Amino acid sequence: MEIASVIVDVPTKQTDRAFDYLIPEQWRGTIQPGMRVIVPFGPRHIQGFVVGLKTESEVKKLREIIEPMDLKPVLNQELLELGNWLTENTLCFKIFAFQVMLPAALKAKYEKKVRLANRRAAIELPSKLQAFFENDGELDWEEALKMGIGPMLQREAANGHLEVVYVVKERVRKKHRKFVRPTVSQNELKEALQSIPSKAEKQRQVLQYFLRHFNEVELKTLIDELKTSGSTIKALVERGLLAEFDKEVYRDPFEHRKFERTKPLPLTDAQVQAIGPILQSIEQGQHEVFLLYGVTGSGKTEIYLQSIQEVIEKGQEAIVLVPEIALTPQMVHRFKGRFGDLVAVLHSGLSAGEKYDEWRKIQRKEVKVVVGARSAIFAPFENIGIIIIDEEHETSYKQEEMPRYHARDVAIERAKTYNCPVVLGSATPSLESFARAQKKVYQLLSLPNRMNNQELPAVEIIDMREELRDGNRSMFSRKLFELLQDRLEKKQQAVLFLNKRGHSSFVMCRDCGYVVNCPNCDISLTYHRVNEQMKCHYCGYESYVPKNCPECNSEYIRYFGTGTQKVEEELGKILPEARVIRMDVDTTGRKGAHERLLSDFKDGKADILLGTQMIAKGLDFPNITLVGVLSADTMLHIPDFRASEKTFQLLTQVSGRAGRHQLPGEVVIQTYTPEHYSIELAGRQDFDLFYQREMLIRKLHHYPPFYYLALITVSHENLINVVSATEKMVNYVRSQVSDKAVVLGPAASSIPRINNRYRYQCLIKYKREPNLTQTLKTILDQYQKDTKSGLQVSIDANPVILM
Ligand SMILES: Nc1ncnc2c1ncn2[C@@H]1O[C@H](COP(=O)(O)OP(=O)(O)OP(=O)(O)O)[C@@H](O)[C@H]1O
Ligand SMILES: [Zn+2]
Ligand SMILES: [Zn+2]
Repeated sequence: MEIASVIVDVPTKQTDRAFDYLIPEQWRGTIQPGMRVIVPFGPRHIQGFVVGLKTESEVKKLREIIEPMDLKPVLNQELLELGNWLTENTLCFKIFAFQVMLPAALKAKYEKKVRLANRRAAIELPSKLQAFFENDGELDWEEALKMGIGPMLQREAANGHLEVVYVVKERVRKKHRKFVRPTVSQNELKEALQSIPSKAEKQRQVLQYFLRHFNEVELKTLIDELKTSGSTIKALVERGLLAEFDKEVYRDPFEHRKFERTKPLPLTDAQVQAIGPILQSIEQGQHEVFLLYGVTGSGKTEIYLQSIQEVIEKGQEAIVLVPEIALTPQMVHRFKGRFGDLVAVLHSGLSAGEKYDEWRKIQRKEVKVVVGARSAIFAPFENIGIIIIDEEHETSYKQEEMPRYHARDVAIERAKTYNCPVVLGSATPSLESFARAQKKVYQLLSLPNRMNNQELPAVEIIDMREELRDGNRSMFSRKLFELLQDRLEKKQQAVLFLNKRGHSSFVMCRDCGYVVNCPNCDISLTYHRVNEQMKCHYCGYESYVPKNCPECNSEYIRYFGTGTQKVEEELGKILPEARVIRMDVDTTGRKGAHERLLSDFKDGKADILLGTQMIAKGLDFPNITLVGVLSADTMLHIPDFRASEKTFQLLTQVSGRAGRHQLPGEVVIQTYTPEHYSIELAGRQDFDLFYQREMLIRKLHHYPPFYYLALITVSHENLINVVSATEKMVNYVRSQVSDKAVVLGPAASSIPRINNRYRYQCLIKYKREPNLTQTLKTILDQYQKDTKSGLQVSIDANPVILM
């Protein structure tokens, strides 16, 4: 087969299909579907994915593939099909569907280069330029611009003397290190040793070393161990006794860590009950989705571990997804501790190179288990035996850019292919999943109690309005302060949680109420204390805090809202003897910081752990007996129909950090709206009642899980254009769907302007609309083809955040 169908790296509507290319003679039989290739496209050389091979094409004059980028396919047949499924289900360009399945390192980067268009040009070029192109040299465009010869080059390109090419670059190289090995037999080494004069002591030592370890060894290790030098080794290489060679090594982020091996724990009765159906599904190779609903600290992780054990024994592989913020060393420990080197870890804290190496361990079948955040769902295993999604309710499993996929849907799709179970675990399942379990679409498995029937912590809800009325202006209620003192005396530990999501520190004038907004986006700037700057989290705009209010000239303009730093300062005042560890984006930025802070806390080097979302999950320390939530409401007021659900989930998760072992726990939740059902029921840790209440509200307002959603977002620099375009779409959608669907809009998005572009939306709520996908595709087709209008249209076929 001499023709390859290739999806090219040009994400536009017109190019969102396979193009045929001729496979040059020398690559025939080598180039396979799933490989990346470099192909000519217009004047450029770009990357593409081979999706199929054939012998004939309708196109008469085919261009040739320039070269393959891979020695073997990076996407197997299953993943290629999954790519098509993603394209269909999330309405994305095909190229995005393939790229998202690969580590970032394999995404191409293009470099613009200038080179001679023909032989003649070498002499005809102005002499000033000739030197740059001697010996068929290429000139990097960026460098040329820096040297100020850009316009000159442009002129010569127009003359036909120069041509501009795009060179595809891989982002990350494999990592190589120097190794040394003997090149002769052991006996010959012994003979050589005798012939080396005794004054060459260093050389003798090296040979003796190899007589002890007749094997290859890393050059650096050898030099360190024998305190010898590179020139000593060189001398032996020159004598033909040793050889130096490069060998690829993995960048292992856990290289210097020892993981203590753990053994499976004897399961409790409740665990035995819960794991039974999972093991059965594994044994029988039958696809099934389980919802493992177990309170915090009920032993869900042990069930994951023992299910994976079974899968490995069957010779199969396991994918475990955990939310990014829960991918703490503690979590990694539990998996590496049980399965050692069979585990690969993928998370955003790794460098691109490290991710690439972990990915290759999977591809080469050197590991059996991958533990990772959302994108690990695309791990290139070929014999999957189980897929586990821990904290399945987390919104971070949904990707908010193309392809807008939900890892849960991908998991189920892959598990169907491999006839294996999916286990969704949570103490606070999403309403969608719980409703599916109620309808028996998923099989419900429950762990209603904590390990050894340890009580869930007692929760007290404190009305902060009352504190204020009683004259307490501090951010700590009297109760919380009292309990913090008590824990200090008892030498027990406390966790203080500050919800930052949906709430940021903004700068406001105390006199007139003016809030400093981003000039490009309709959203307040976030105050960053470190450099006294304000920053827009949407467009990156930065500015200093004004001395006077731009509105009323008052000098009482300062930042509002509580940051972790402010809490830390306050703690220093009221509990000066307390040792505090603060965990937020500022203190965990550096590599390894997260881990170090947590292990310090674990080792009792602090009394109070103060932090944001990143401490809500996964902490399992025996000495934590108090959890304080400083402001429970902040997430209630974000414009999102899931605000209550998220608040309930977060409060339950945080509370679950207390009293997980022998010592009983207490929780204090401070709030300005104690009467809100999500706060009240989180206080009682009553998921079932919360579920019932919330379901009523969702039903009333036509929200999931009763209805599906689709969201069209339109943006343009001109307000009138956005509104009229959105209106047209709303009308078109209305004309295509049944009268059971609810089509809302045009309405301004909850952030009505980002980066000087106005944003409007159309929200569709529906139950069954076989026509809808086609309708949405038509809209995309229309607007993506018309690039001149300047309209940007994005469609989310399953929006999780309605921003
Ligand atoms: N069968 C068992 N025997 C003894 N101890 C167990 C057993 N199963 C789990 N544990 C221990 O109980 C504690 C809580 O279990 P685990 O962390 O797995 O719960 P979880 O449900 O995953 O909690 P969370 O959702 O809050 O993270 C852990 O310290 C774990 O080691
Ligand atoms: Zn003012
Ligand atoms: Zn902005």
